[in-house]
Parts: sequence; C-alpha cells; structure tokens
Amino acid sequence: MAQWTPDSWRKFPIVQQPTYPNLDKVKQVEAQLKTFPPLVFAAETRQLHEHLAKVASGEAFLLQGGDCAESFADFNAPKIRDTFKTLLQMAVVLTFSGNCPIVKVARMAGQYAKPRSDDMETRGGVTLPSYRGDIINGFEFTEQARIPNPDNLLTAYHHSSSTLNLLRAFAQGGLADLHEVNRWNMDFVQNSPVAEQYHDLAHRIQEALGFMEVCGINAANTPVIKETELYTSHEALLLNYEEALTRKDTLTGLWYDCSAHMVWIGERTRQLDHAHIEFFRGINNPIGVKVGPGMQPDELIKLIDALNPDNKKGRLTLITRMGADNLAEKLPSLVNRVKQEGRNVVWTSDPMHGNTIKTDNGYKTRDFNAILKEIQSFFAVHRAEGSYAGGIHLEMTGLDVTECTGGAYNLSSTDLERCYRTQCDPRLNQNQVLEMAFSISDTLKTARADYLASIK
Ligand SMILES: O=C[C@H](O)[C@H](O)COP(=O)(O)O
Ligand SMILES: C=C(OP(=O)(O)O)C(=O)O
Repeated sequence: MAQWTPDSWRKFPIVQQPTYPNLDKVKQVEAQLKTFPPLVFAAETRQLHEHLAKVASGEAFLLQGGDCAESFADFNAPKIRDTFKTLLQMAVVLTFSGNCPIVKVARMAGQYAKPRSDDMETRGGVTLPSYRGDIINGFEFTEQARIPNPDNLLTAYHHSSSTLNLLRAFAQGGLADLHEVNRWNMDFVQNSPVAEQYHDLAHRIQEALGFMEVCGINAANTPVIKETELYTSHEALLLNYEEALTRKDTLTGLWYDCSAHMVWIGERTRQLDHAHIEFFRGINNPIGVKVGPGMQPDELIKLIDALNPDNKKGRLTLITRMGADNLAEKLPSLVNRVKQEGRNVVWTSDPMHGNTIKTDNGYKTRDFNAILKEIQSFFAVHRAEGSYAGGIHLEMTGLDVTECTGGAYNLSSTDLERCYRTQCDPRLNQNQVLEMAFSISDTLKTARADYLASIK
C-alpha cells in the first residue's frame, strides 16, 4: 500500500464534491486554512477513543446528535444552547433510567457539508445546482447562491470555532450542573405530555444528589456533578477542508484531523477504492462510517480492515441506517459476521436516514414511530446475535420545529408547515427527543445488563 499523507486522497476517485468556478481561489483558501489553529486538541480525541472503547465493551452507550446541516443564518447562542440542553436531557434520561454511562458526541461545530441524492434541484420549472451545505453553497434558490463559494470554507471554520468555544463553556461553566436538570427544559416543553415524566426524573436526581451530599460526595470533590464532557463530530465530506486541518500531534507524532474529535464517512462516499477511505485510514481520530441496507458482509469486513487494521477498540463506529422495515432482515448477517471474525467495533443506530419520506404537501419528513421502530429493532437484532447495541445517532434540535411527524403531540403532515426550518433533512424537536429517550431507556437498561451477563 502506498504511503499515506494528508493529501494522498487526491490521487483517488472522489464523489459528492463541489465544482468551483475558480480553482485558484480554492487553493488560496486551503493555504489560509492550513495556517489556522486546530479546532480540537489530539489528546481530547484520544480521550474520546478511550470512552468509545468502553462502549465497544458494553460499558457505556454513545449518544450522537445534532443538526442535519448547521446553518450560517441560524448561527446564534440560543440555538447552540438549546441543542446542547436537549442532548444533555436525553443523556440524563438514558443515564438515570437506562442505568448506563453515556458518551456524548454533538453533530455540531462543523456539520456544514451535505452529500445529495441529486446534483440538480427543480422548482417551478427552474433547475439549479442542489444545495450542498453552507460550507459549499447557499440555501437560497437563486443561481448566484447555488454557485460553490470557497470563502464559505473560512466562514465554516470560524463558525465551528465559535460554536465549539460556547459548547466548551456550557459543558464546564455550570450549565451542565446536575442541580440544574429541571431548568434545562425550554418553555415549549413545560406543557408537553413528557414534561411530567421529566420533572419526576429531575426530582429523583435532586434527591439522589441530596443523599450523596450528606455522604460527602459533592460538586467540589466530584466535578462530574457540575460539568460534563461533550465531543464534536461531523461528516468529513469536503476532504480539502479536512486535509487543511489535519495536523501532526507533537506529543505522539501521529496525524489527527483537528476539525472535530470524531469524523465520519457518509453512506454515499464509502467506496473502498475511493478518496474518503484513503484519507480516513491515515488519521488517528475515532471515526465512523455509515452502513446502509446495501452493505454485504464481505464488503463490511474489507471496510473494517481498511479503516481499523489493528482492530483497536473505540477506533471505528459503524452507524447503521437501514430503515425500520429493512433492518431486521439486513442487519443480522452483518453483526454475525463481524462477531465471528472478532472485529472490535461500536455498533450504533442512525434511525433517521432510512426513514425519510415525502408528504403529499411536499415536505421531507420522518415519522416518530418509524424512528423508534428502527431503534427497537436494532436492539433486538444485537440481542439475538449476542452483540452490544452501542449507541444512537440522531438528527435533532433544541428548536421548537415541526419537521418530523408523530410523537407526543402527534404532529401530522399538515402541522409540518408551522415551523419547518431545516436546510436539508427533518430533525426531531426537543419534545420528540425527550420522548424518544424515555421510550428506549428501559430497553437500553435490559439490553446492556443482558449483554454484560452473557460475556461474563
Ligand atoms: O443528510 C443526509 C443527506 O445529505 C440527505 O439525506 C440527502 O438528501 P437528498 O436525498 O434530499 O439529497
Ligand atoms: C448524509 C448523512 O447520512 P448518510 O450518509 O447516512 O446518508 C448524514 O448523516 O448527514
């Protein structure tokens, strides 16, 4: 195999990349990005790697979530705060009711590039290039906006940097304090059917904290009570951006993609002989790869060998996105083969991408019950195969959007127009996320206990 360098991917075929009108400008921007500070520190990604190794062993559960596509227009502190709080709420429910440590990874601070099914989009007889995420072109349906603009790479870097800065402040500066659990609810959740369940859980947490305090365990001697660890991730689609932020760690001499703690390869760009596999094999971050319904066991083993040749625990997360109706048929042979061959992976479920439908009134949506069904089936398959269902990967937001149907308020297709704000795929709102957390926490608790008992 030829030697890996941060730019060796350039010799391989690649798909889903923008066609820029001005390549000199792209080169200038790449050169500028290379001079910018890394967004994350390599040692942090090693910490995440260790946490994910625990997930691979059944000792913890991975919660990964955030926007489908972050947006420059929607870039503001309340939005970042509310998505942070929503992730935290889900994590608290799963930790407390699911009795399981949760590794939290946000789809934030860099989730700006979108692979698309079609290169072109037609509206009212006008055909323009598809929107590919704010790091590439504009969402507005005009000829000018849809031209890929290299300056967006710089804007994405700066927005990622500010988002990460605020997330770090929230995680360590008091917002994640478990004494505040009851205040993480946004107004629109106060009257929701899940609010009571959440208040009850918050009350029990307060009681537990009170008891611990009496026993001498408090925020001063146990920082985990008042702060949390939150990692960042995104789909590393635009390899020139990722290359520019790939740096050699001075402590270990190893290469890390310092645009995020974890990066993943999408379903549309994971071809074995293509550029994304080449780039990912050389970076030392924990990485993910999406696994759709077309994946065959032989191909999966080749992919695992290319990305994790040393079979390190925590290095590779397989994010399955099969669709609620396909998963029970397609997943078992993959899980079985990986287990038979002794490959160490984290298995996680993305129940969003295989369940997208279009409503008669023209909205892309996903139904809460289909999402839940895919998660429940994911747990069932792993249980039947004696494997560990290690996490979930959600497109979600803290905003009060109406993008996915169903859930406690039973949103219908006609409700979607009320607040449909996503720039690409539909996200669960905070109510739906909370409800999802309560719906799966018992399953998680039993699945983990059974798995740990089975390997004793
Ligand atoms: O988020 C993932 C993809 O970018 C998205 O599902 C593609 O959507 P499309 O099929 O509308 O292009
Ligand atoms: C594009 C995505 O998913 P997939 O690659 O699974 O389609 C995504 O998660 O944003």
